[in-house]
Parts: sequence; C-alpha cells; structure tokens
Amino acid sequence: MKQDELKKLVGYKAVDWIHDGMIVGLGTGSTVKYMINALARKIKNEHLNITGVVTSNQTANQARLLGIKLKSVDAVDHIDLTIDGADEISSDYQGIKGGGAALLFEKIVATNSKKNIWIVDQSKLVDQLGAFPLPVEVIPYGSRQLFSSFKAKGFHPEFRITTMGEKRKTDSGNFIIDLHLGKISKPEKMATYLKSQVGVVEHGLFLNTVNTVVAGYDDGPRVFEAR
Ligand SMILES: O=C[C@H](O)[C@H](O)[C@H](O)COP(=O)(O)O
Repeated sequence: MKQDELKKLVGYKAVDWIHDGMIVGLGTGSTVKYMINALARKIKNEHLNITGVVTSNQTANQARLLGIKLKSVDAVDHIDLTIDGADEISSDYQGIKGGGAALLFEKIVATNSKKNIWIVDQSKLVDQLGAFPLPVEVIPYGSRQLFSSFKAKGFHPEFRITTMGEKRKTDSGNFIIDLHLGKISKPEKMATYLKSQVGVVEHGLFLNTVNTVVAGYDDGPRVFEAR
C-alpha cells in the first residue's frame, strides 16, 4: 500500500475510540485529515454530540467546513481524548512532532488530554529518534542568535522556509528552526536543554505523551499500547 493509503487506514480506524459526548482534541497533518473526515461522517450517521478542540488553523478550517462543533482549549474543562499524527515514534513510545509546524498547540492540547492516540503509517516507527529533523519553535526576535548557538553546538539548524522563500510562521507568528541531529540518544536531556534557551517557545519532542499508537501496515492497522 502507498503511504497515503496507510494514513487513510489509520485515520479511519482512529474514530473507533470516539464515543458520544466526548470532547476530542483534533491534531494536525495529512493523517489526521482522514480522521477528521471519518469523524464528521460518524457524527452525522450516529447522531453524536462531539466537541472538537483544534491544534491549528488548518484543522479548524477543515473541521468547521465539515460542521464539527469546536471549542477553544480554554473553553473546556477537560479533553477526553486527542488523536494526532507524529513524525517519528521510537520503540519506547517517545515522539517527534511538528513537521506541520503545529507543535505548540498540539503539545498544549495533548498535555491537557486524558488520553493521547497517535496515528501513523509504519514508516514513522523507528528504533531511535532523530532521523527526522527536530522542530523548534522560536520567537522571531533573537532567532538569529539562537540559530547561531544551535549551529555552534553542532545541531545543524535550518530555518524552515515556505515555498515563497520566506521564513515559515506558525499559527502563533513564530519561526521554526529544524535541527538535523541524525539521532537523539538522550531525548530528555535535549528537551531540558531546549526548554532552557531564552526565545525557544516549544520543541517537537513529545516525551511520555502517547498512550496508544495506531500504525498502518499493508495487512491492516496495528494497535500498540504504550502503558
Ligand atoms: O505539526 C504537525 C504535526 O505534528 C503532525 O502531526 C506531524 O507532522 C505528522 O503529520 P503527517 O500526518 O502529515 O505526517
């Protein structure tokens, strides 16, 4: 199966975890897009009362067009479940996210969710994190200085650039610096370091976050429980 078909497979499968009355965090990305389509159909067919909490303008636009009821993360008292994609998931269930530049809102929603499910095609499952460039969201003011300091550390930083040749801006108006690390042997240490840098808003290491991974294989979706 092609990668996109595997994404569709897990996107459709993920709505099995969504039940009437739930407040659901809606992630961002090409895999989640399929889940949101399936969710809209499920809400309609089964007459469900579901409230979505979005993680990006992109997801908000799609969900609104499909008629899914939405609330801000600040307007709900809990989130039952969040379904999101991921860029890499290691064998000990740590993740890199932010390939779509939505890491900040995704982390806020994930942190406030009772349960987190990640939906991925099998290519995202890795032994060790780091082959995927680690996204770091930074405030524009001083970002050049941060870039230089990441470079000096040997992190091979790269500002994320749009197709128009400009620095990519997140939904919060920040920049993304992608770190080409190759492998991250100590993700906790890296996360602590990045968080301590002035001007870093958030990074794409999602540690001890996911509960359930739904991965797409040629013979169907497989479900892995992290803990
Ligand atoms: O910022 C984007 C998110 O973290 C996505 O969930 C992640 O990049 C995976 O996206 P996709 O499902 O498009 O591969």
